[in-house]
Parts: sequence; structure tokens; C-alpha cells
Amino acid sequence: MNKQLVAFEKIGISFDGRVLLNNIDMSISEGEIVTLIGPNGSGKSTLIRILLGLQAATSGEVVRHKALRIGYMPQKLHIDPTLPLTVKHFLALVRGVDKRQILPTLEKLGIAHLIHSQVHVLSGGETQRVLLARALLNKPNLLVLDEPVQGVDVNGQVELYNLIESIRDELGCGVLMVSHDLHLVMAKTDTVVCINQHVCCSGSPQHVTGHPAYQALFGVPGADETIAIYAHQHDHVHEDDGSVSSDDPHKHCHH
Ligand SMILES: Nc1ncnc2c1ncn2[C@@H]1O[C@H](COP(=O)(O)OP(=O)(O)OP(=O)(O)O)[C@@H](O)[C@H]1O
Repeated sequence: MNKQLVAFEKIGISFDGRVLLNNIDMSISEGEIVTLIGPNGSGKSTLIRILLGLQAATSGEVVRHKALRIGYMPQKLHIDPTLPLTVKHFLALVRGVDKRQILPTLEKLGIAHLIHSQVHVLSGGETQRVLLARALLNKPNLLVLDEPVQGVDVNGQVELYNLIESIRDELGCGVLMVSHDLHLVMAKTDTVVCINQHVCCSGSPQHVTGHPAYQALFGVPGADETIAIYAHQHDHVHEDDGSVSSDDPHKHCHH
């Protein structure tokens, strides 16, 4: 049994009296890739912010392993485009970084040739790899990736997911990813947690079982075998605010 790195226990959060997250239970272990999915505004980034300690939960607890070391990859690089900054200097800003690790880390991610490039001229895929390099330089045992393939074309997305999987294989770290896309990420995921205010369902990814609403939302799987689909059948009803209808006798999703 792999070591559990983080457990969310009955996490809840409200903003201005509006419940955003309610009773969230989930965990991530070493060597496990967990993907958090859910519609826009369902609270995925907020849950990540709670894990990072940037946001306090209103209720519940985040239990962290005492040796937990997080490498965080944000959605975007927020840097003033008029500021001259090379990739090397950007990565040298990581607190406590061993500068000798910068080049080997870039090599591992296939972007060693960019070491002297300005960060603001990088393509979407190159930027994501630099952000991944920054997360890895923190020597994490848990990688937290908030929409790691944002702004990357489909081929680049497959490559990035392959890279994330190979990093997991090499380092044995846990990975917590937020994703909107289901097709590409699912083949690289051990556990999927679908949230919409509460945990709608969680479990292993599996091929589509034919739910028409799900296929309408996320499409039909292609022939590419790196593509797998997670089938998710709701047996409960969400109100407009995402809460579960109170007169619904079923409170959980089927897989
Ligand atoms: N500090 C805050 N104060 C008030 N409302 C907030 C705060 N942080 C987040 N929210 C609200 O909580 C909701 C969920 O935001 P969050 O970014 O967690 O969703 P998400 O699932 O990551 O969305 P997306 O898929 O669009 O990135 C949004 O409606 C957002 O406006």
C-alpha cells in the first residue's frame, strides 16, 4: 500500500454565505495520479488553493503527511511581458533551488535548448514545460497541476500527459491534476474525482458505457488508444446552484 500523502476530510467552504464546496472527501497517495474534473466554477481551483494553504476551509480538515513536499504548477505564468527574464533566471528564483539541477531538469522535459530564451516568447506548450520544470525543482513527492495542458494543442497535450506519467513513474510521486478535458487525461489517470460542489463520484477511469448525456458533453472516443473516456452516470439531480436536489432519494453517482 503506497503512502498516503494528503487526505481531504469533509472539506467545506462558503463565500458570502454561498456554499461552494461541501463535505469533500478524497485522498492522494504516492505513485497515484488523481484527476479532478467538474464544470466551470465547481470549485476545483479552490480545492487546490485549500491544499496549498492559500485559502482556509470553512469546515473539515486537510491531513498532510509529515514529509509532504508539493511542487505546484499554476494555470498560467503571470509575468510582466516587458520584464526581461530568461528561463534560467526564472527557474533560479525557486526558493532553495540547486542551480545545478536546472539544466538536467530542462533536459528531462525536452526543453534544454530554451534555457537562455526569454520566458515571454515561449509557446503555450513550452511555457507549460517551464512551469513543470519549476514544480519539479522543488523536489516534490506530490505534483499539483492546475490545468497543465491549457493553451496546448492536442498533440502537445498527449505529449504533456505522457511526460507527467513518466515523471510519476520515475519519481514515484503522487500527482493531483485539475482538468477540463476528459478524453486525453483519462488514459493517464488512476483515479478520477468529479466535483460539483460535492463529490459527484470518484473511481477508476473506464471506457464510455454509453451514457448519451456524457457523450454529448465530452464526445465519442476516437481510435487512438492513448484516448480513454471515463463513463459517468448521474442518478441524482443538481439544482441550478450545483446542490443535489433534496427530494432525490439517490445521493451518489454510479460508475
Ligand atoms: N475568494 C473568493 N471569494 C468569493 N468567491 C470566490 C472566491 N474564490 C472563488 N470564488 C468563487 O468560487 C467559484 C468556484 O471557483 P473555482 O475557481 O474554484 O472553480 P473551478 O472549478 O476551478 O472553475 P474553472 O473550471 O472555471 O477554472 C467561482 O464562482 C468563484 O467566483
